[in-house]
Amino acid sequence: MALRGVKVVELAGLAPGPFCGMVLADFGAQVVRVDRPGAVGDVSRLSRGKRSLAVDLKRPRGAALVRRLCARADVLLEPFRHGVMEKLQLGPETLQKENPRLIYARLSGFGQSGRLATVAGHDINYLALSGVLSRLGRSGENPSPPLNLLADFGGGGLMCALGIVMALFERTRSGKGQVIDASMVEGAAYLSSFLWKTQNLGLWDQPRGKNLLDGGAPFYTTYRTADGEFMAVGALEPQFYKLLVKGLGLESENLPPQMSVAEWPEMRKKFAAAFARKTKAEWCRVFDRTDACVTPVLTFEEVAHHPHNKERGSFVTDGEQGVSPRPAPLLSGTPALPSLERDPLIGEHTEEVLREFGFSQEEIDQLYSDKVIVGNKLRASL
Ligand SMILES: C[C@H](CCC[C@@H](C)[C@H]1CC[C@H]2[C@@H]3[C@H](O)C[C@@H]4C[C@H](O)CC[C@]4(C)[C@H]3C[C@H](O)[C@]12C)C(=O)SCCNC(=O)CCNC(=O)[C@H](O)C(C)(C)COP(=O)(O)OP(=O)(O)OC[C@H]1O[C@@H](n2cnc3c(N)ncnc32)[C@H](O)[C@@H]1OP(=O)(O)O
Repeated sequence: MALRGVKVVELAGLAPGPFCGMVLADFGAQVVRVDRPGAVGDVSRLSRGKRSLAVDLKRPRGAALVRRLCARADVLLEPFRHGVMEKLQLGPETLQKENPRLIYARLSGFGQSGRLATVAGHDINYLALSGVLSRLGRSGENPSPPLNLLADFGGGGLMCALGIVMALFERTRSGKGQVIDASMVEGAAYLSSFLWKTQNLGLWDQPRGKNLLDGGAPFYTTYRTADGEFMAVGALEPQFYKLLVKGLGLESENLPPQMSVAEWPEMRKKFAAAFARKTKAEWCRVFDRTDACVTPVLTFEEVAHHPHNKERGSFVTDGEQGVSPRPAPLLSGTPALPSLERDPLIGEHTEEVLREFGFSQEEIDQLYSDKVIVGNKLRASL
């Protein structure tokens, strides 16, 4: 796999850090997650392919243990607000002094500097500060976030993974690690570059929810079908739009010109009435493999059974029969091989990892008895 041999130490966090670590693990990195002793379980549910080591970082010997891991690691991934790592004596200067090759990835909401660097927040706050949230939502309604996908996962976890891979690549030339300051506000903003760069193209001149790509256009939106399901329409180009009209059984002469914004409400009504005449399955048959850019809105229950997704094996079933997306993109020579094993229990690999990083049994026993580390004996009985 592409990241074979890369050792990552991930400090446990909420959604974006765990996702970043899972992407690295899916593509072959050895990811060790540092959990809090006493944590009830992994709230992220993004632990595929990771091992868990439970260490109390508030104890000086716990922090020293992580320093020792980082002396041999390629990447440290930390998901806290600015200042937390420094308080633990685990700041970048300290760790990179011991290991100049270490890539120190800091995934936070507001970044490592600026007046909000130490303030709590979540996806919606970062998205709001990036400007992107102001553009999302239906016409006449308040801005509305698309789940916590954009800041947490797109602008956060994924952007941070990209930073890590770029730093690993650069290290092959310089031999040196770097500090990655991955701010979710900036990641989400960067992800929205197209919106910024197309400001003068007239794409966004209407109020929120009334533009070409934000649900305003009747040929770029969703419609309810006769059985209460939904179809998605993305027929932007004139040649594809023509096929949409034909598939719906409508006549172009009875419709306003495609780009007549003022007449979009009238066009939408006609499209909605047409879509309401057939079920989702019937529309799928009408538009199957045409260039009309019409697809069913699939539920999570349906998605893995769709013939196209089945043919490509786009979803995987793990050892516990849970279905989830197969890692993307596909690399022809070194594709990701996601682990199909169950997620690790908190502290399940404490001893195994410490031994691997050069700790003696005597040291491990001492750390146990001083309550610096916690194992998980459940594994033996599973
Ligand atoms: C929208 C998303 C958030 C989604 C979260 C959901 C996935 C979950 C939220 C609630 C969960 C549900 C709930 O818990 C109830 C059920 C529980 C059940 O078990 C499961 C089902 C539940 C329904 C459960 C389901 C889900 O899990 C939930 C719905 C996001 O936006 S995530 C992005 C958040 N932002 C960031 O990541 C940006 C950077 N980070 C931060 O700004 C802060 O970390 C953050 C997120 C604001 C949290 O602040 P907090 O004060 O808590 O932490 P920090 O200041 O960062 O400091 C951490 C302190 O902890 C110490 N520490 C860390 N590791 C250790 C260790 N190993 N040992 C000892 N101590 C440790 C560290 O030293 C810090 O201590 P200090 O505070 O003293 O400095």
